[in-house]
Amino acid sequence: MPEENPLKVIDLKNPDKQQIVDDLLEAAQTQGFLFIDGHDFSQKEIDELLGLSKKFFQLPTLEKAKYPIDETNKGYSCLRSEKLDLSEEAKTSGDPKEAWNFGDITFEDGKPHQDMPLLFKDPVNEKLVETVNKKLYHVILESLRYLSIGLKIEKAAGGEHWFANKNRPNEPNGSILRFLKYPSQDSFDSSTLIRAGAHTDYGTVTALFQFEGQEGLEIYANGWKKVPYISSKYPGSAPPLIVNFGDQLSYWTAGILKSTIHRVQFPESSIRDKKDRYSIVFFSHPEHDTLLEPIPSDIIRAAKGRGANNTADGDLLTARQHLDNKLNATYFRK
Ligand SMILES: O=C(O)CCC(=O)C(=O)O
Ligand SMILES: [Fe+2]
Repeated sequence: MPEENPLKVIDLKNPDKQQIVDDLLEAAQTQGFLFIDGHDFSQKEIDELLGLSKKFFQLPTLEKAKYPIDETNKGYSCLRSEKLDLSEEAKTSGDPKEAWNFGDITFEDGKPHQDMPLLFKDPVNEKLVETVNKKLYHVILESLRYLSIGLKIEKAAGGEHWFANKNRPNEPNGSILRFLKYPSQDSFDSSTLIRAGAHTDYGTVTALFQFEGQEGLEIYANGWKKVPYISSKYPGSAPPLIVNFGDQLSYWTAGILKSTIHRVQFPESSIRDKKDRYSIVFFSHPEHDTLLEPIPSDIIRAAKGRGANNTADGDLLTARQHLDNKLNATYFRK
């Protein structure tokens, strides 16, 4: 029996744009997660991207280790190097997964700017990554535009362009395209059941490709709920993107929009079949010096929840500062 789907599916091709606005705002205020269909990604393109990710992880360990993840979140992180769940009860070692992060991306051409293995410099692979980056940038800004209409952001402050103004394509930003591999384990061990510890995402919005037969994402919304794999209603199209809202949106909206806790836990079938799990994630972050200040809107002013985060001196945090704080904690840097 197919898994029940707890999330709304929003179709960007729906001609009723008001319905998109309403559905998006409702999902953002309740589960903080939704599916976005009607995007521009073909199944073929995403299959190729997954193929590229698998080729990367097959490179010799020593080759991957030449590009260790740096302080701006670009490069390779090996097994156990990142620990997403920072709670006291969580295990002390990092998560059993490895990852490659493309960063310092200019979105006009989709190019990441960093040291990388030859595999990623092959012109076909390079083009694929650039195309995907550009499409992700556009689909996220389109969704954020609908959200800004729903939030009634004041015209004088940018109105429906509020997010685009903070995500100019060629300005330095914290966005990352990430390939993830959660390797199968030879023995069943409860310490490796949770593959990515419970956490919220740090950026504005995250978009994720989860692959068929490789489920595992769970969200915390009145208990843990599994996010199933679903197909697109458009033939030939990649599956709907799983989209969730990050800490920045929660800070900007005094907590009205939810940065929902989630984790990855291997389903029984993957454990039994000793299958690796792959996923591809895009973390959208604005320009580095963007302040995490309340969004200018009466809806936000009326909210009573926790608002923008401050530094120890009481100054507003920038997007970059918030990202640095999180990376320092999750990569055991302090
Ligand atoms: O691999 C997944 O399905 C989710 C990963 C995730 O939540 C993250 O890297 O922030
Ligand atoms: Fe996440």
